Amino acid sequence: MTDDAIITVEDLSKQYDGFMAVEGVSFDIKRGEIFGLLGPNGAGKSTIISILCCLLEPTAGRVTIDGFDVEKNATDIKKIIGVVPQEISLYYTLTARENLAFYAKIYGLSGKAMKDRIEELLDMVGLTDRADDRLEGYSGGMKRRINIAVALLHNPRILFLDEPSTGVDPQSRKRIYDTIRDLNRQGTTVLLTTHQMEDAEKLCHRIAIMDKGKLVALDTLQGLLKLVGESDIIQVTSKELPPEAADTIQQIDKVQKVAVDGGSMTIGLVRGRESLAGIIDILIASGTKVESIQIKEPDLETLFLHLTGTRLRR
Ligand SMILES: Nc1ncnc2c1ncn2[C@@H]1O[C@H](COP(=O)(O)OP(=O)(O)OP(=O)(O)O)[C@@H](O)[C@H]1O
Repeated sequence: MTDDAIITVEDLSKQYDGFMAVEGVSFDIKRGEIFGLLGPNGAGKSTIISILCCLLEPTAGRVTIDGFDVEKNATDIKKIIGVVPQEISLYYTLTARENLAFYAKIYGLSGKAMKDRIEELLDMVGLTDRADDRLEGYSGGMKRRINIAVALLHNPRILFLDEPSTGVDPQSRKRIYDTIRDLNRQGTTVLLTTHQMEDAEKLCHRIAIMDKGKLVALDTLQGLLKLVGESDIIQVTSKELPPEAADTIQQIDKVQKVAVDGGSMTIGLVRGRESLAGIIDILIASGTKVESIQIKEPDLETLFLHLTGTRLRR
């Protein structure tokens, strides 16, 4: 554990009916950090968040949050964390203000303190002008913003967000990003899970990459991108991609990985431009009617392919 760690996860595993959903995962989250757990569906991100929120018991390992053990001190932990789950847990027939008041009372707020806190949070998530509308007329992104406000009612010093931008319109996404950054500037430590690279790239100070229950890399965005080195990605789209084309491309010297997903072929390779002509020749020879072909600069998607051999968006 480092001195400035607020969350420590040591050799954490979680097994469901014999299936290892999380296996030997260790990391620290620093006080005041925005930390991202990035990985495809099923990587084990929600399982880790559920353990950190004391909703699920680990099979093995140890987790502490601000010095409290998740298995022994759940009551203390719940006072200092706020949780924004993937599923929206709000009453759609009530207005935003009524929803917030409902949850505020559960947290023991009342009177002026409650009213002031609700107004402050509505302002923070940018929904003051819609606060007296019922949630049934809200977009998915607006509901998510109210869910964030609910998680913040008791002023937690740590905020967990499970997939904060999934199913969210671009305007709400920007607002959610702004809210997370504002909270962080005020000292809140943030842990978010995501399979959206944009979330990780725009928000996170450090990113842990997960795949199939294991941690495969952990660093700053810059540090992670260095791991890719000279690797590029060539993306080919076509209505039909003959398997033999992928097999032949895989034989090219500098090609590291080839993944075909529907009408899209992703090729991970070293110094992509040098092999581009050869790849086009193979595609033409196999009768592929190429709709587009693109070389992408290294990003988290490239890194993910580089580390795991599979695409992030499955
Ligand atoms: N209650 C459960 N019983 C059995 N298996 C489970 C249970 N919950 C999750 N799993 C399995 O554990 C693995 C990890 O799931 P988890 O939800 O933690 O992944 P994730 O990375 O958060 O993905 P998603 O974004 O889809 O939630 C998956 O294979 C999932 O099917």
